[in-house]
Amino acid sequence: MAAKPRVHELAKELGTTSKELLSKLGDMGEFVKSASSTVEAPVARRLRNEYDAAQGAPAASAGNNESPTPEPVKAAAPKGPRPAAPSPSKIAKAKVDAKDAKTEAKAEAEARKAAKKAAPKPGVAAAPPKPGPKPAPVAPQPEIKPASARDIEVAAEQKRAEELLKRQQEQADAARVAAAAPKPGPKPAPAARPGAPKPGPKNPFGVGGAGAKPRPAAEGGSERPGGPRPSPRMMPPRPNPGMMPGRPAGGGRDGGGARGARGGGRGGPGGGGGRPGGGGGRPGGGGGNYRGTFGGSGGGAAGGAGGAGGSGPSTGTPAPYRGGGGRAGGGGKARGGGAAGAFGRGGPRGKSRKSRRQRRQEFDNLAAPRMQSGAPRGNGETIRLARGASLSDFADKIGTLPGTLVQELFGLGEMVTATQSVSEETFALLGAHLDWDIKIVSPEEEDRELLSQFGIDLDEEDKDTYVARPPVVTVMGHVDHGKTKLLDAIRKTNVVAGEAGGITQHIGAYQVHVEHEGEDRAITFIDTPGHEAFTAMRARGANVTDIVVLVVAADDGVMPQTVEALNHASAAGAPVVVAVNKTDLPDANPGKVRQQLTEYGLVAEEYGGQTMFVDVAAKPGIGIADLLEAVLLTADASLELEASEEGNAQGIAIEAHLDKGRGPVASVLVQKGTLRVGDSIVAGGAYGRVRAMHDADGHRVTEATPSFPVQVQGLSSVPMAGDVFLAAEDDRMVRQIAEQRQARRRAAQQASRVSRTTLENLMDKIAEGERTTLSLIIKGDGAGSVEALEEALVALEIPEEVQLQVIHRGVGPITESDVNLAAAGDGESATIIAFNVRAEGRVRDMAEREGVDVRYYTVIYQAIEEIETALKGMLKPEYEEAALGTAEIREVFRSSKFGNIAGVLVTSGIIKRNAKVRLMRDGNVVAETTVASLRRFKDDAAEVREGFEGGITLKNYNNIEEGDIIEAFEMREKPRD
Ligand SMILES: Nc1nc2c(ncn2[C@@H]2O[C@H](COP(=O)(O)OP(=O)(O)OP(=O)(O)O)[C@@H](O)[C@H]2O)c(=O)[nH]1
Repeated sequence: MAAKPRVHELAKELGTTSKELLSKLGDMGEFVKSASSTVEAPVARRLRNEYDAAQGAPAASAGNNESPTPEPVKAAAPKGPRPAAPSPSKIAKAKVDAKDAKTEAKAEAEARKAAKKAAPKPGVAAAPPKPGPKPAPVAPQPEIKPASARDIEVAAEQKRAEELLKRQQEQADAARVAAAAPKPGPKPAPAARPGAPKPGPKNPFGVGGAGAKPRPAAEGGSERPGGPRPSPRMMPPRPNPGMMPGRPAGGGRDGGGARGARGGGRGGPGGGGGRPGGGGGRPGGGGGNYRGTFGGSGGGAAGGAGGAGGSGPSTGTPAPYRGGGGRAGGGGKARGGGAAGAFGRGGPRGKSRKSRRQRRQEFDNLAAPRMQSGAPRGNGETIRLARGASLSDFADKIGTLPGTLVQELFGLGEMVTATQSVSEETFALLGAHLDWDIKIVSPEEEDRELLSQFGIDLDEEDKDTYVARPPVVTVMGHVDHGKTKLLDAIRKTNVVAGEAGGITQHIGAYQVHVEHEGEDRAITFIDTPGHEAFTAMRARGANVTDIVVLVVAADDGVMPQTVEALNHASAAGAPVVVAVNKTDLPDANPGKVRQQLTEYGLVAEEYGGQTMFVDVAAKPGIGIADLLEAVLLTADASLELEASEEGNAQGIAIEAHLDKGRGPVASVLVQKGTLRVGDSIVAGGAYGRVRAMHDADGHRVTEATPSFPVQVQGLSSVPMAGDVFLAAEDDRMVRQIAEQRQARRRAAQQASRVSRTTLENLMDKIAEGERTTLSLIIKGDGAGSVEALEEALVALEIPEEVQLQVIHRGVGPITESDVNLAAAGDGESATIIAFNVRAEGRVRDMAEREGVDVRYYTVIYQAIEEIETALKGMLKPEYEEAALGTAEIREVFRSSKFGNIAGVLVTSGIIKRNAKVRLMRDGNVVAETTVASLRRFKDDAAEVREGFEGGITLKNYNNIEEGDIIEAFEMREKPRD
């Protein structure tokens, strides 16, 4: 039957007469003129239901708004209406319907007037009698009334308004129009349903109302329930429907729709939890309408409650124009949200909100990086780490996995491996991040900590047992000013005549006895002159010197090394006694020396200062006694030299070597306690029991008290100068201490080597993108050869990616200074090129220790060639494609397990498993991948050669066809020229 049956048709269908039906319709409040008049489909359904009910059939209507049954709730199911409503095609249809309605409605005006009276909620039905786009097929149809004449008028006006608006919009900025230009008009209409205002379960759109479960908003729409919204002022200016002459610009076909442009907008917030109606709209066309509709649904719930609200919710500003000056009230307002949406008010706002929130989130994330590694926080707790410690060491101390710390550092922008030595700054950064107070301790501090684990406290003081100890003196001064001579002269003064058995030995220090103020006083001299040994010891934390004797040749005066020595003495805080030497020479000018040194803060006593100057002549041995007296006076005046002779001995190893006959021997200077033969001692990483002790005169001694230097036999290995030695209770303890010290030393060495680079590992480093500069130090046997080598190297044609840098050049053997310079680079040591010169002994060991690469050459071209090769090795390898073979796909086998298998015939060359391949079809490359599997009959094959058949599957590519050509190739490293 037609959608709108005529009365007589309906009467026939229901088995009644037209007259009866007309009367029935009258009872129902539907006034229909004659038997040939059409009846709206919903009315027809109601009629049928009435008749069915009369015949005892259950009421089937789902659209009865009056029904207290839950059916309306069903009708309200949001899923139904929503997708249907916004469809632009339906909207278009609605427009057409509106036109049709114009004529039809005229004919039925009277009936509609009556219907208006009967229906409690008129007005909404601006929609034509056929509410085509009605979202819910089971919506409360009884309320859909034929449009009144006025409604039709409104719709027509609406249409005109829409067209005008459209024209205006088209003239507006094209981009903005494209983005936001609404297609106003009757779009809200789809949402226009008479039942809308009904809240609660009967409200088919009640989902948006108070207490309703929030549902996903239409995109760009009001996804956030309630709450303040961004101001529409953020929106670009838009064509204003209010500009329409005397008409609301709202796009609804009915007045409700027009009104709703404002009212519905309000409805949202009014609906408490409902999404703002208008806000939901996105400008432009059907989309806006779509959202508007949903906005409207949100507002719909509020329509009753909050419909009276003022401004559009999403704007917060009076929006008469948006609402088109629409009247408040009624469900129409709710729907008006759609109109607002249609005018593009809501959409961008929604976007804006979302965007702002996202931005906020992003900002929050930036501001507070989250701890995800699981690294524990320290709450300010102090962790002590040795210099050069790795993340692994730190992880051990805080009980976590090194990986967590690697991750943390990565987050802080530093790439460090777990075992790599970490700089103090990096530890500080990590510590601050994880709230650990990381203290980097010096090796000496670390050693103290180690010893404390064994209950040994190097700083323990028992002042009750203190006795005076001899001062320890170091002689320093400029080259050739007579240091050695002076030390010899001093020593000679002390040779006790007639003492048998003694052979003067250089054990690194000796002690002399002098009579001072009636007392026998001892003075210990370190007999390695010069400040190198002094500073080397100090650098190791061994500060053994109490007083410095500064030797200045009276004929030469203050020289650079004099000043240097002075500075070292000051740095060590040691008082200075100046020995003005060579006063026997005719051109000696001791006064000048005194004068010169005042410039450096050393003012002689005779000039009112505090420094003792003694004129000596070392060679002939003049003034030595005065010098010794001056040393003692200075010691007594400035220092309190006391130490306990009780307890286990502690001190410093000042010299050690491997003696052919006696094994490792070490000269030690006892600083406190008494060292005895038979004691278990540990010196650095060496340990053992004191087998024998000798003094500097070669006498065997059984014990050594503070400041008494002795040479010790019985150690397991040779300690280093400056190593702390100590005697302990038993062999086991000293062995353990020594072993731990050895382990730490190895770790420290390893740490210092980790990042050192040699020519050999340059390539690896380059491959990892770590290194692009090769730094060189060139040392040669002559200025000419060094120059020639440097020139040749600089002239090397090397690619731009790498650089050659000569950081130092010089003549002579490799020195410690060269090694230091080479190692000084932060993590990247320079390579030392030694041309006809060598690094000897200590320097070689140092280079080894520091991981500095020293390359020896005797022929210049060989050096150049090797360096050139190394530089080329620094280049990233270049690859070129090399064809392997081709195969033609003869057949395609489909396998559920392997996918499509190409049955091929190798037409040229060879196809290898894992080879790269290009799949060609009609001369075009359709895929580039690799051979995933290769078979000969049923067996896997490594390769299939020309003329043979095989089965091939391609990695990640299944779309093979018969006739395709598989071209196999491989990438080969291209040799550089
Ligand atoms: N006339 C004279 N010559 C001296 C005196 N003291 C040292 N010399 C000479 O100066 C030269 C250098 O003496 P050294 O004792 O070797 O000087 P040094 O400071 O130890 O030298 P380096 O070990 O090279 O730093 C020697 O030839 C000594 O003989 C002195 O008091 N009078």
